[in-house]
Amino acid sequence: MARPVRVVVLGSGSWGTTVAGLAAQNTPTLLWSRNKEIADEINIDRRNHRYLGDRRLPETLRATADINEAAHEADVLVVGVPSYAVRAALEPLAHELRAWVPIVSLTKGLEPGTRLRPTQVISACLPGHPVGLLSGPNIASEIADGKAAASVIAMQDDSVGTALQPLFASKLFRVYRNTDVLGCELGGILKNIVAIAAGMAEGLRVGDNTRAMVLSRGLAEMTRLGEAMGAHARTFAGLTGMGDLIATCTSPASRNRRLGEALARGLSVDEAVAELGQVAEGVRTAPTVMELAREVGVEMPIAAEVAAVVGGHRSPADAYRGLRRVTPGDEEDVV
Ligand SMILES: NC(=O)C1=CN([C@@H]2O[C@H](COP(=O)(O)OP(=O)(O)OC[C@H]3O[C@@H](n4cnc5c(N)ncnc54)[C@H](OP(=O)(O)O)[C@@H]3O)[C@@H](O)[C@H]2O)C=CC1
Ligand SMILES: O=C(CO)COP(=O)(O)O
Repeated sequence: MARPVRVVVLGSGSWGTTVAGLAAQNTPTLLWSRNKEIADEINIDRRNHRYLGDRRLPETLRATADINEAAHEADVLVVGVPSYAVRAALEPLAHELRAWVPIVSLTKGLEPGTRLRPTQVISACLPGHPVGLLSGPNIASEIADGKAAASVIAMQDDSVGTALQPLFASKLFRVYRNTDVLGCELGGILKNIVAIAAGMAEGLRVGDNTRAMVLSRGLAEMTRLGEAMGAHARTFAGLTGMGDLIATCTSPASRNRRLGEALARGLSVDEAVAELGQVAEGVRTAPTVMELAREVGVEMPIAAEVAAVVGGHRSPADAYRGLRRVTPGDEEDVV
């Protein structure tokens, strides 16, 4: 009998731990943490209190702080650290991982400095591996609570996607497939910026109509940049685009939205990040996305205002005043 596929997840934050818990219900799964106390807590108490509170993890999930053990165990590698940490987390694996191991990114941000997407950083660190991602409207705490959700495995090679699908799926967690890796990845990255704008809207009490305008015009900006970079426009209407945008902009549990609210309360960016205690990828991504947008000649007025706020150049109230100066064009003109 063939032995089961072994999944290794790098990163024991809220989403890495949650995805490891999903995989552990299907197949042997090892969660790597850089923090030995968290690995021990998962192995002994079946909890990761710092990131998931009292939620209980499956008995079958094992954790380790030993990166060599993680590298040697992996038949499938899942990368669940924030964008600024992907390269550092992967470097020790460069000569340890077997050549054919597929790599699945959970990361929704651009690498600071290089502007690379997580799948590009992964390919640079571990050349030759099939690389894709798992993305969708997936607020970790809700999924850890067992609430139903759907996600997408995006892999260029659909046969690899098909093989990965059942490793993460359950009755409560539907996993679709998509071969537009670029579009799926950009959706998850870009919606964080719009979620900061939505959080600011909440904090400033601008009203539901304004919030709806930010979501729908935010989606238009995301689609416009995605198409200019070579992604399919229709991907942005799916789970990884509009789906994730709705979840992140409307959920009080979203870190990006909470950060926007904190900024609207008058906190500085540093104070808001410290108050959060978890990653809000949109903070670093917004200015980097504006560099990309300028490079491909695409206008992104909402992202530009968010970049100005997180860069400390504009207050949230002024950013909303700035949006009023945008000249409306043809609504369907997304390119
Ligand atoms: N949470 C969610 O609902 C979702 C998150 N995502 C995305 O997943 C990614 C991870 O987010 P999430 O789990 O929420 O983040 P958290 O802030 O909850 O946790 C970050 C984790 O990364 C670890 N880490 C940070 N730097 C390094 C490093 N250099 N080497 C190894 N580990 C490191 C942290 O370790 P330590 O505890 O030691 O600091 C921590 O375990 C992000 O890109 C996010 O956008 C995607 C979908 C849902
Ligand atoms: O990506 C997410 C939900 O799909 C999580 O969003 P936050 O990082 O804003 O919490």
